[in-house]
Parts: sequence; structure tokens; C-alpha cells
Amino acid sequence: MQALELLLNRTSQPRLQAPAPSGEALNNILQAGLCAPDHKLLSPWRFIVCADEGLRKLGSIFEQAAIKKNSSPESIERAPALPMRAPMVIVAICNYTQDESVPRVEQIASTACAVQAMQMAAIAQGFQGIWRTGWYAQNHDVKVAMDCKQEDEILGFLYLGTTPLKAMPRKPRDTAKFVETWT
Ligand SMILES: Cc1cc2nc3c(=O)[nH]c(=O)nc-3n(C[C@H](O)[C@H](O)[C@H](O)COP(=O)(O)O)c2cc1C
Repeated sequence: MQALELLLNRTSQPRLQAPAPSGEALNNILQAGLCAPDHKLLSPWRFIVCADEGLRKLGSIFEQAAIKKNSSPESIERAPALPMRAPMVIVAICNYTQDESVPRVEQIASTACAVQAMQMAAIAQGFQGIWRTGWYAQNHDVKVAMDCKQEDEILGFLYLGTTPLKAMPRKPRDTAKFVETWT
């Protein structure tokens, strides 16, 4: 797939099934994430690749957080099944480092760039994915279960897998609505 075609047509896919990326394909995805723009090369990120038992562990973390939060019985029942919506979930964490010239927001931005890079590397290799968060990403108990420091952020859960559905080409958006040009 050509780079520009991918950039102009990237879409998310919530309906995902096996196979998940593995081997070289998975390594390419992770390497693409690690190539994200990164001020002072702090590498301000940490990724947890969940598959098989890892998805059950993630679901259990969600369930425990939902119980502790006094969520509705329906939400508690749903929680362990959430990661099962794909054969792989990559948790992307901003692993904040105190630095005088790289504020936290920039480290968060770098990690966000890594998530999109990983999604696009997946699509480029015939997989699909969707970046999800929900309240779990902000939840203290979920963050503790993932060994986050207080200043760290869970940027998202990148669900990855395969779909038989064909992605619709994107309609170009009206650039004039969002862009002004200074000459
Ligand atoms: C930080 C972030 C968090 C998101 N969280 C969710 C989410 O929890 N659930 C969801 O359905 N979509 C979520 N999305 C949106 C999807 O990833 C996706 O971008 C959106 O459905 C639009 O589809 P598209 O990527 O095909 O344009 C999130 C996107 C971002 C950037």
C-alpha cells in the first residue's frame, strides 16, 4: 500500500477477528510506534501487548476497576469481555520523564503519534484496528494495575486484528473549514 493512499484513507475497524499480527508483522507495528516524533529522544512510552491470556488479564483489570467504581451490574458484567473484541490489544502508556525542555504534553503527544503509527503499520500489512479509551484509560486502579506512575497516562488501547469487511474509501474533507493560509 502506498504511503499517501494509507494516510488519505486510514479508517478504524471495530469488528476484528483472528489472526492478530505476529512475528515480523507485529515487530514492524511496534517499530513504527517507536519511530514516532520524540523531542530529545526521551522515548516517553511503554507498550503492553495483550493476546490470549493477556486479554483475559486486561479484562480482569477492567472488571476489578468497574467493581471498585460501583459501576452498574451491566457494566461490571461487560468489563471482562471488552478486550475480547479483538485478538490483540496494545496498551499505549505515556511513561513521563521529568525534563526541563520537554513538557508532559509533548510526551503525551509523542505517545499519541506512536498509537497512530502502529495503527497505520497494521493497516499497511493487511490488518485493521481501532484506538479506544473509555473511562478505563483514566481510571486510577487501571493505571496502578499497569504500573503507571501518577504523571503517566494511558493514551489508549489499540485493538488489532483482521476483518473480512472492506474499508470504505474516505471522502475528502473540506480543508477550508479547518485551515487558513498565511502568505
Ligand atoms: C484518544 C482517542 C480515544 C478514542 N476512544 C474511543 C473509544 O473509546 N471508543 C470508540 O469507539 N472510539 C474511540 N476513538 C475513536 C476511534 O479510534 C476512531 O478514530 C473513530 O471511530 C473514527 O473512525 P476513523 O478512525 O475511521 O475515522 C478514540 C480516538 C482517540 C484519538
